[in-house]
Amino acid sequence: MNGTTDTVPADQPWDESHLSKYFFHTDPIPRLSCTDPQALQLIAQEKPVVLTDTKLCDTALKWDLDYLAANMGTERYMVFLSKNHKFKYYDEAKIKLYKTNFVPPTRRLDMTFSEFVKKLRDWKPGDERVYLQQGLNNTVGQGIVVDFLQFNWQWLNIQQKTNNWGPLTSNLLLVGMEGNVTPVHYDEQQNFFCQLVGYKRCILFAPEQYERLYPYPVYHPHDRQSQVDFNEPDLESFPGLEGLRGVEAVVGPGDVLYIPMYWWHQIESLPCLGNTVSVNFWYKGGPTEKIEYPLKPRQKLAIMRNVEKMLLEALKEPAEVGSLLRSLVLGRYT
Ligand SMILES: O=C(O)C(=O)C[C@H](CCCc1ccccc1)C(=O)O
Ligand SMILES: [Zn+2]
Repeated sequence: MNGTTDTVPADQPWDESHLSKYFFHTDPIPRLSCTDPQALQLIAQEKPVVLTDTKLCDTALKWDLDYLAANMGTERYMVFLSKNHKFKYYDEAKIKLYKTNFVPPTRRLDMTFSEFVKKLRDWKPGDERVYLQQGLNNTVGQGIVVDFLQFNWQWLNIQQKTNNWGPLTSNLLLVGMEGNVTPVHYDEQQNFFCQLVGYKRCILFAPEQYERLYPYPVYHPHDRQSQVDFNEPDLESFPGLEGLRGVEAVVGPGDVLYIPMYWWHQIESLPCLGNTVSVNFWYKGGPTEKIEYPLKPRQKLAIMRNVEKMLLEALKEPAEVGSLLRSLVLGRYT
């Protein structure tokens, strides 16, 4: 019983067979019109919502592979390759800091969009999967710029202002193969996630589920990612998984999912429904309004991150951070 299968809208090309069965329960993420006051209230409360009629990126609904190949220019773009369906993000900068040997789960190859399309179209079982993940910048072609400038910036700016968000930091263009999975992680930014081509299953968990998703240490290359493999949950190592509960939705062309800052999310390009194209809008969280108690879960998460960073800075030795924290709490803070 999943949050998505109960409400499979009849007019969708997907059904339950496109959704992997996981060990946790989910409830549906509300799908509302952006003119519905309840939708705006959910954004204000930092809760996920699928907005169905923002017209945010309507000029990009035509961004299929041929259009992108014709308009993305001749620059090289960031493409990740994986031997399996998972594309677990890692921070390259943290690899050298991280003493023990880190084996990146994917490799990064920069290539032109046309080379990427060729790899995608020539793909056969056994080949590495590919996922283009590139920040939109001034290297893209004129056609993309024209489409981009015609996004519904007025609506975006209203949301940014009303919710006291900080500046827009980036737009990530995502072009993936059917079946690609971005494993569960959180980002430290507010996110309007726009689905342009194909269908993506988005499974989200609230920040308070932190104790159930066991993030890597902050200094680890997989900082902000969960240590848990949803395909093989290790309940011995991660007993908190027992009570894990999420929300989910499948987004299609024209849908915009609000992924609140610090909310965990796993994004899956539905199998057998073709490649997917998405673009996200990442915003800084904005100035911390006056502190109110009790603190919000995301504020506690930010505090925990700062404690880890400070201890690493003080101890210099990652291995000592854990033992110092254990000495601090064992038998004292029960
Ligand atoms: O928009 C988001 O936040 C997503 O997670 C979308 C996700 C790809 C994100 C890749 C990534 C993860 C962490 C840091 C930098 C890049 C997808 O759609 O597959
Ligand atoms: Zn993310």
